[in-house]
Amino acid sequence: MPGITYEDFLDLEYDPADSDLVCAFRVEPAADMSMEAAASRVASESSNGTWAELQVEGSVTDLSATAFAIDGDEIRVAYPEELFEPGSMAQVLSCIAGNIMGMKAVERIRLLDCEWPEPLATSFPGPGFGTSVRTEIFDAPNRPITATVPKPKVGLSTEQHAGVGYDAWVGGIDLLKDDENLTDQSFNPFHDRLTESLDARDRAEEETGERKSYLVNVTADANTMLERADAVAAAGGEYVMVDVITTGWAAVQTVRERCAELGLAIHAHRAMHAAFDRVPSHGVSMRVLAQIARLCGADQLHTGTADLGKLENEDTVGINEWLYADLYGLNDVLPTASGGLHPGLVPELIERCGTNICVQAGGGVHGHPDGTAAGAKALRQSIDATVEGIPLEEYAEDYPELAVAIEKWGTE
Ligand SMILES: O=C(O)[C@@](O)(COP(=O)(O)O)[C@H](O)[C@H](O)COP(=O)(O)O
Ligand SMILES: [Mg+2]
Repeated sequence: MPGITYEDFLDLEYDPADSDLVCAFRVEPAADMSMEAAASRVASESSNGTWAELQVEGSVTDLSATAFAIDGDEIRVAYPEELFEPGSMAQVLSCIAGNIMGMKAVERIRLLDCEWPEPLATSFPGPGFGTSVRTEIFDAPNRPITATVPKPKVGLSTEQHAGVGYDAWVGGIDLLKDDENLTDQSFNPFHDRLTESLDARDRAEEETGERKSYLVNVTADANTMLERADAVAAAGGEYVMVDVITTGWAAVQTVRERCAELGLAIHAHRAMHAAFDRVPSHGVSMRVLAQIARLCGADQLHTGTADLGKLENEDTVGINEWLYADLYGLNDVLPTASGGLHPGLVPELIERCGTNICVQAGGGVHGHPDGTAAGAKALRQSIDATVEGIPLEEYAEDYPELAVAIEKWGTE
């Protein structure tokens, strides 16, 4: 009896079942390989096949993926539901972004997009809040929420950190955010930073009458992140910040479960994402990383500045649309635009991305010639002006902080 071979994983007549996970890949076959041959190997090695002919019994082939479409350098592969462990992103990725990334049968391969079927998608919790943070945590139904990262990224003492937070909050910023490499170092220990920053937050709320919050970075091993999440809830915080790529999705899922119990929202930073998504011919696209972040429970996610800032971005607007779109009733995600932003860029950012976003500016606030408080005011003024439809230069006639920012950084 003939066994199963790579060729059994290619069927261009196959019509995916509703419960199949469908993945799109960009594939550059190896020099001596046709696209059909490469496609069959992608489907095989990412499901239950291998290079040797296999004698198999019974329904084993029911778990086999099928490469069912080839369009130029793109292929589409359908994965049967039974292949996956419901609710385990690590297991799903071990299939669709596992060994195939290193196969000699392809020169390059990139996981571009996924169509998540309802059974698999709803086996994940999704976000606890999503864009509803704007009204559940803040009073910002009609404007972007704002955030600032104290700069320099690390090195401030706890007292200095809380002081910068206070100035920024009183200046009109909604969220203080830790930088990605600030966790629990001796110059600014986690627990001290948490309590002193939230004390400053409380004073700023009293002073401004506005609700404020803090994206405290809990990133560490899973057990430590749980301890830190408990501390955040006990101290009266509303958010934890997790670097979702460096910690890994399994740890994110563990933190999501704890945050559900504690009623905390998750801000997802994405340091190291570019190692996966920057080279267009290879890796895992930011679109797919964003999909994974939503399924695993990120309420806010960095998705870029629509090419306005200092960092390379992949399709910010398209990714944001997917994060807003209905997904079997799972909550949406609030996109965070960050990286090289300053008040002068806000009108164009909102033109491209709308107001249902979080705008983060670190250097664009703390680099203001008149300091953090003035920088915070300038950012808030640019948001208010843009939401009211008033040109920045005109608004700046009455708001000197904004005028100074525009003079310093311009509006492009
Ligand atoms: O360290 C930084 O560079 C930032 O704090 C921005 O600082 P500035 O506001 O001073 O630029 C953020 O980590 C990046 O925006 C992350 O990139 P992305 O949002 O693309 O994931
Ligand atoms: Mg940073």
